[in-house]
Amino acid sequence: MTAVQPKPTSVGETFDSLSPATDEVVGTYPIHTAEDVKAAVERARVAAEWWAGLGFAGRAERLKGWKGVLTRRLPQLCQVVRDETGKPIADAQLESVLAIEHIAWAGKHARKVLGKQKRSAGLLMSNQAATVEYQPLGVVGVIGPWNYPVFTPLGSIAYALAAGNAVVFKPSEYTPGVGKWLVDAFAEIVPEQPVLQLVTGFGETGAALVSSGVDKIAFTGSTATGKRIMASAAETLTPVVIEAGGKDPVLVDADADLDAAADATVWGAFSNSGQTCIGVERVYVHEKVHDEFVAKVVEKSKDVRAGSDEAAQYGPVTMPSQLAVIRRHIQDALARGGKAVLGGEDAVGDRYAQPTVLVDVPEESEAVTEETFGPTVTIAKVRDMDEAVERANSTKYGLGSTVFSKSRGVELAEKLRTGMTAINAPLSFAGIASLPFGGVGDSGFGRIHGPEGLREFARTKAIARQRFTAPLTLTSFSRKESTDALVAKLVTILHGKR
Ligand SMILES: NC(=O)c1ccc[n+]([C@@H]2O[C@H](COP(=O)([O-])OP(=O)(O)OC[C@H]3O[C@@H](n4cnc5c(N)ncnc54)[C@H](O)[C@@H]3O)[C@@H](O)[C@H]2O)c1
Repeated sequence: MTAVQPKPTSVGETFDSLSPATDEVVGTYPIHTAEDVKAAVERARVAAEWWAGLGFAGRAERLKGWKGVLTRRLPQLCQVVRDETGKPIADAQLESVLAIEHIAWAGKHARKVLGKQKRSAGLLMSNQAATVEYQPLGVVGVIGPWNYPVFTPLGSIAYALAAGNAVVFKPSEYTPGVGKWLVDAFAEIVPEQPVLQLVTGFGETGAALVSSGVDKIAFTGSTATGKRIMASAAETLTPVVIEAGGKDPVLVDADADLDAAADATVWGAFSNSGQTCIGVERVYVHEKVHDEFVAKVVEKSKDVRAGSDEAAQYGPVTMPSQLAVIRRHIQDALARGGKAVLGGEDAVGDRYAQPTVLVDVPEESEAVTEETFGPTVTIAKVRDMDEAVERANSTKYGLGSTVFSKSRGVELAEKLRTGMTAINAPLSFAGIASLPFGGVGDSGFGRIHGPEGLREFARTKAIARQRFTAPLTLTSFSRKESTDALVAKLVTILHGKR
């Protein structure tokens, strides 16, 4: 048996980042204390003013420069991602390319979304000019996970920066090197001020960032940590965006393109070793096509394999403790009467987990109710698509979902209690920069990406400017009785019709 990568532990003032494929030390990083974090936030306050002063055009120009560095050095970035997560270079490239798209979108659209907007003042207040603007919050703390160490944090960082904020970024303890790479690349383009800073360490460093007095926390990670962060942020009334776990379903209708649905299921469930917040964990299939669909999934999964060689489709399980969770979910499903049509308990090794496809798994099994975050998928037969929707919705999570149907795609998508739904293609919403990303229930709240993502990192400011003295002055003790009578008449004309 090969050694399992241990969770890095606090040794002195630094910790090692290890390759999950080889246990090799790939970098050593400081464990930043609460004082270090506070100092970073103080520096960020000064930087935030300078950055906000650049305006939309100045910031867009710098974000363009940053995006250019990332693009030109893509192979280098992908190698750092591979070193720390073990994922194939092609997967590292996919997440990086999508992240570059977000930087581009956020920089390009910030002015249009956040710039001053006129609002109608209404008839009664027609002497007023009403405007809304979206001002920077100041300093945003971003806490990230390890599974997509480029795409996930940049989904918050790019939008927070484009909105005019400085950012203090705490990457996962499993991927500090990726965090450092991104921050260093930014500093090349913005050398004047520490607009984007890095703090590294474990949960304690993240907790220190939450209580450091930042103006907002954007957290992506597990639901359990999200709850702890929200409780701590309540002390200072610091607003939070929580992007947490999921248990995403795929619905397969009787008229679906079964090959496409099976392909999406296999890729959505197994790529990145199932360590994807919007990965496919459950499938509900119309009874008319269930058996054919299962056969196609098993057939398409046969050549999918975990490993660290060039031919492997996905890499190791990055966080060793997750192997026990994956094994437990499979064991629980089998003990309750479920069947493994591919893989099973033995598919989970001490570093890699091979694909597992489970059928006939009772809905109360952990493999159906809890996030597995591994390369396993449950497939259930349903009478009709109403049952599929009902079962898909009966979970505490609600992040993403996918529907395969030729005739009812939109109708089914609208009924699913998730933040995002893809129709006839897997997870496509995540690749569209203009679409908001986020969940409901235990998957969190708030939205990153798109216009909603920009507004998430801005303070909405309403301004009403009197243009001329109104013939009917309402907001004064000296107003006349005749004014009140006239207003009553006016409101009856406007709103009193039966
Ligand atoms: N919704 C999304 O967009 C999305 C995207 C990617 C991953 N995820 C979820 O992330 C999870 C996997 O990531 P993970 O294992 O890194 O999650 P995690 O919750 O263990 O850690 C996430 C981050 O929080 C920090 N942290 C831990 N304790 C903290 C505390 N008390 N206060 C502040 N920060 C603290 C960690 O150091 C890390 O940087 C999965 O549940 C996955 O579904 C969600």
